[in-house]
Amino acid sequence: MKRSLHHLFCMIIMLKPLFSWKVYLFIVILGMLAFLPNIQLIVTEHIGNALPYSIQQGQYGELIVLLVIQAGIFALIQILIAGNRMLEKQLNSHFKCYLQEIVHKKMSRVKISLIERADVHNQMMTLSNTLPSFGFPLLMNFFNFAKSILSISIMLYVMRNIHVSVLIIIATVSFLNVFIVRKYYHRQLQIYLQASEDSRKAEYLSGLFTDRELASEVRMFQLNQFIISKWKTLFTNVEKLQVQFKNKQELLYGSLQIITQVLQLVMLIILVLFTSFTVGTYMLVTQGLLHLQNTAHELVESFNRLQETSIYLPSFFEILQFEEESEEPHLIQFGGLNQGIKVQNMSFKYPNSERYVLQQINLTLHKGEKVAIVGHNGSGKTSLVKCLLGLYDQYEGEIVIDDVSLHGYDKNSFRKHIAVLLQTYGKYPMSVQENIWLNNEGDGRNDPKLQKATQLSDSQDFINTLPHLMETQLNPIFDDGMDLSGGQWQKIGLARAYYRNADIVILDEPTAAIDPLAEDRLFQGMLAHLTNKTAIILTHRLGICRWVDKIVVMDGGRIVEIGSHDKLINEGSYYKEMYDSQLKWYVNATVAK
Ligand SMILES: Nc1ncnc2c1ncn2[C@@H]1O[C@H](COP(=O)(O)OP(=O)(O)OP(=O)(O)O)[C@@H](O)[C@H]1O
Repeated sequence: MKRSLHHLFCMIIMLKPLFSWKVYLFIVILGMLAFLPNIQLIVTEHIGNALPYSIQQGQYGELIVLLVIQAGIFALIQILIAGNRMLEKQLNSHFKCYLQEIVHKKMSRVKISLIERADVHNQMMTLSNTLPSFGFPLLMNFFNFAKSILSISIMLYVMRNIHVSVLIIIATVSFLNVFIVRKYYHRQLQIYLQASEDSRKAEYLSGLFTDRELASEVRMFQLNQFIISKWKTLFTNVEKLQVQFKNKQELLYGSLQIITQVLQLVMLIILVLFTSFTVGTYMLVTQGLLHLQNTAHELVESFNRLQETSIYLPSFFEILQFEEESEEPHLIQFGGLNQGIKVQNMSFKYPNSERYVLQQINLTLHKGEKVAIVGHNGSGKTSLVKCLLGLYDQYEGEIVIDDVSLHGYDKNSFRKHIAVLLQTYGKYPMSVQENIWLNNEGDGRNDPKLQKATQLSDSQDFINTLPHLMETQLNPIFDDGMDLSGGQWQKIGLARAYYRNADIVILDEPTAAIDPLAEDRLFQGMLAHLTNKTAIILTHRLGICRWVDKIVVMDGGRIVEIGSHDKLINEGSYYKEMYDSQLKWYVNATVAK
């Protein structure tokens, strides 16, 4: 309870910058709405008392005035309710946007190892469903709770002459409500967490039918029934849990309703037997009871919602505590590579695994050198590069950049000097030019940097055939968008890396999807771009290895050979074996002709 309150208050403090005059106006209106129904009750009592007198005497002046006041208060209440609903809508979207932005900012900075954890994904899914209730709804429930207490207190004062046992009954009903609903919300959270992994899998499978990239495979492998049956099992598991829970909940709520009705009946009997009645008192009691019931319901409702929020809120604060990539002021700002990169006795395993995927790596890369890293699938090439990029930093040993450990650098300043094409690069639903310059927005189609990047990446020819050239929107699921071929996308990825014009360039399989003629042009462009730059190229296409200064051969997470193309070929190395096995297809094909 103490922890829940702590989280609720932390959240309110976090939302404080959004407390504009609209929020204060909302609170003032709520305060008025706590008072006005009670004034209405008093007026009702007066109407009840004035009624017999007016009828007897035939004088309706006072009665009419009271009725007009009553109608005026009613109209005012309706206007205030409508005003608050309008304010609520505006504030709601404002607060939602604010919190969502906080989460987006956080998630874009957390360590990449966290993004790969299943429990983090489950937490994120829970958060995306519950986040909208953390903003203005939280404040609203808080204020509504306070308003209901204020309203009930005033009402109890107005009805102070009514028998004390009535108050005891009201307290009992409220307590029962709070107790049962509290239990129900805890169980709901448990079920939600229990089912979130299966929900996520079911959601992923549902998405396969509309996934543009996989739609063809789903059809060609006739996966429809296979996916549907897998989805159905998961969906049924989740639904079964939900239905069982809902049934229990209905039973509980039904019983609560019956108990409440019985207690209300007892309350009325007490009123009839133990209080002296005038028409005014009777009207006051019946209207008051109705109002009390509604307000008590509002009180429990806002309390429950606060309870619910406080159950999910820790998850929000836990996410905000996720470890980020270090951005501390004492870290060194990287100003560019002066000497080179040294990897010393480095071993690494992914945070979700016990297996070392890199073992005892020792490697020196001098400034201006071009290195190709080769090796069979799963030998650790990409993992090594990800560590060099600082995406994973829980490795053993050291990565030293210009005599300073990579841990000592501010990661963002370091990455500003690196241009990278990863195996899984983004295909953003934006224009061609935006896909190339991304956040370093250029100055349009005639930007010389853009021209150079597209020329070196061999993209110019196909871009010139696009309907709106550089402004063509990519991704056909959006209006006016179109798609590129795999190779064309890869050229855009390369142009993106070239546009950045950084002094360190890392390319992971830059020509995997490129046709042989284009590959030749790409190599020429790559070599022109990489002059005076330090470069690491990961590749299975060994042709480029002839042009680099150094080839690093990896196997089973270890470096097994280092040397130039000529040296490794002459030594009859593992590299020679790989090179010959590729060459044989071309040589044999020539012989067969
Ligand atoms: N996120 C991850 N979590 C756990 N293990 C991983 C992860 N990514 C890769 N691995 C494992 O690390 C090993 C090395 O993978 P890596 O991607 O570095 O190989 P690679 O040499 O680049 O392969 P390829 O040539 O196929 O791209 C593989 O056995 C793979 O299963």
